[in-house]
Amino acid sequence: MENLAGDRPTAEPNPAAGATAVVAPSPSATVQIRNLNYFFGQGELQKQVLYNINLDLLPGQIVIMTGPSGSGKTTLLTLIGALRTVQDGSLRVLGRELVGMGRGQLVEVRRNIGFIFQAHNLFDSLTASQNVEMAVELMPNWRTKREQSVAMLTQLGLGERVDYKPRALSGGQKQRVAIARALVNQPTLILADEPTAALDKKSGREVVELMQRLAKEQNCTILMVTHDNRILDIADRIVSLVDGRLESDEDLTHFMESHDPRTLDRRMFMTL
Ligand SMILES: Nc1ncnc2c1ncn2[C@@H]1O[C@H](COP(=O)(O)OP(=O)(O)OP(=O)(O)O)[C@@H](O)[C@H]1O
Repeated sequence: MENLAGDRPTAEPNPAAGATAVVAPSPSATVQIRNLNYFFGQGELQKQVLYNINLDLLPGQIVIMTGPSGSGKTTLLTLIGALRTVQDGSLRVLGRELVGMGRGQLVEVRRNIGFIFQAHNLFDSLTASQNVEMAVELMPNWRTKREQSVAMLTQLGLGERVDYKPRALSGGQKQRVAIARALVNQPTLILADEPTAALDKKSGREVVELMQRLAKEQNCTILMVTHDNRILDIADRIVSLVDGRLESDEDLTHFMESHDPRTLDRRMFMTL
């Protein structure tokens, strides 16, 4: 593991205390965010969408990120995924500081992250196995790639469907192919944006339970953006973004206690 002993704690304004709080570095964190601000546009059209975010995601944790539409969830997810350039603050992912990185280095970081999006982005002309094989890295030959892909698809209950094309698969099955593709390289970080949005209740449940099982088996960190309150219980922690600010960061029990279930949908899950 990289030695972060040289990192200094970062000063963070703490409005509640009316003073400056110190956020200590967390050497073992998969993701460590300190004083992160993000802006879209430039000059007079510049608009700040993330304000002073501080957050650590630890190995093996499943963290759900909620918040009203437009609160900045996808922006934060894409920053962590090295899909955008970080402008201000510090963002360490898998031990590497993303601030100041060039495009090539960001691509390197991305290789170690599994992405699962709502639109599964499968190639229609390729079979389930070929879609997964495309993601397999550093394998000497196609036979090994095929074996790995089939093994992962089988783990996800698609052993009988490896040679089917996406149009012959259900929504839940397609999403499982996307999950197989994200997991096949055994990433230590998985970023998921609304992975259950297109699925019915049963398929959505199956998909997140599979993610949960594989996360625990592979000790990877999962950060999942969702408006789906049916899957909250798989989270170890729930963080809420409101107007670009981290409003709360709680374990599941505290989250359920502090949010009235009757108003939960309206406050935190506005698109339901
Ligand atoms: N490319 C862009 N250029 C300018 N503004 C943008 C861009 N992408 C997002 N925004 C703005 O940034 C803010 C945060 O958007 P973001 O998509 O991160 O929110 P979100 O919480 O993921 O919303 P949703 O739940 O609806 O997906 C919004 O006000 C949005 O309009």
